[in-house]
Amino acid sequence: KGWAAAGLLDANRSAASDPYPAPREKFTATTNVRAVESNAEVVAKTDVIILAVKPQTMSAALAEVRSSLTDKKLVVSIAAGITLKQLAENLGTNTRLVRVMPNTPCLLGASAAGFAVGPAATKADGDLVARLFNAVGKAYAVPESQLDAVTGLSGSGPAFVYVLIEALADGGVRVGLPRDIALSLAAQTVFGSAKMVLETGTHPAALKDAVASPGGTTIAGLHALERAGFRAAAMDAVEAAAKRATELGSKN
Ligand SMILES: NC(=O)C1=CN([C@@H]2O[C@H](COP(=O)(O)OP(=O)(O)OC[C@H]3O[C@@H](n4cnc5c(N)ncnc54)[C@H](OP(=O)(O)O)[C@@H]3O)[C@@H](O)[C@H]2O)C=CC1
Ligand SMILES: O=C(O)[C@@H]1CCC=N1
Repeated sequence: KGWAAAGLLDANRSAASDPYPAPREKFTATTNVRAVESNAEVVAKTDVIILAVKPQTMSAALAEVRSSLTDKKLVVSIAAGITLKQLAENLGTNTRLVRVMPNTPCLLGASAAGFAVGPAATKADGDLVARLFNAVGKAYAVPESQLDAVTGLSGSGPAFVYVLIEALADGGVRVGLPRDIALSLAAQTVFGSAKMVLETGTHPAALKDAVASPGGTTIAGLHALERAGFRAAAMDAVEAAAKRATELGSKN
């Protein structure tokens, strides 16, 4: 959807697959790209193959595509935890592979992604993947050993931020705001604060200090956050998600 909005999907040269008709129809209605039942058909007709199934179903999907692969194809996996080595073991060591961890805001062109290029992939393959994922947000090349950490931070991170937005809105409702206004204020506050960090280049600690007047409202709220262990909870969330990514790789 993000690539379609960015004008990167040529309907004549792109295709997708899914086992069920309903998601295929929805995909085609959204992107104008053909969707078929057969993975092998997609692989035969395209040069860049995106593997976007759950880690638990990856080995079944790989078995379906392996025989259609040639050295003209680039294979990109976005599965959490599944390593380049595991992919190469299933698809052949000469397969040109790139592993990416994007996040759902790619749907709106605001993704944060990390990627690592496999040993048989070329520099042009890495450049293409960077171009694709920079077209729907920001993409950073990282060593593969850091991809589970990327998963814990930015892959899973949107869910952590949604919980924060929901909780801020609940706080607003608790102190008397209507629900719709509270939710808009909460989401816009997270959006604006992220924009401040990204566009001013100022450290978040300095931006926080600039909001907190001596003896004022913000420092009272910050004290409540610190007392509740907010920072440790956020760090623990990233660590737990990163560990789970590693686990998913080793079990699948
Ligand atoms: N969700 C997220 O925020 C992120 C997810 N990822 C990774 O993306 C991958 C997909 O996750 P997500 O989009 O959430 O999962 P979904 O379940 O939404 O999407 C996976 C799709 O693959 C289909 N599918 C299942 N088996 C096959 C198969 N053998 N061949 C073709 N299609 C198949 C499923 O069909 P059906 O459901 O009808 O069986 C489903 O439509 C995962 O590996 C995940 O780790 C990466 C970054 C962020
Ligand atoms: O929860 C998951 O497993 C996937 C991977 C990153 C975000 N969602």
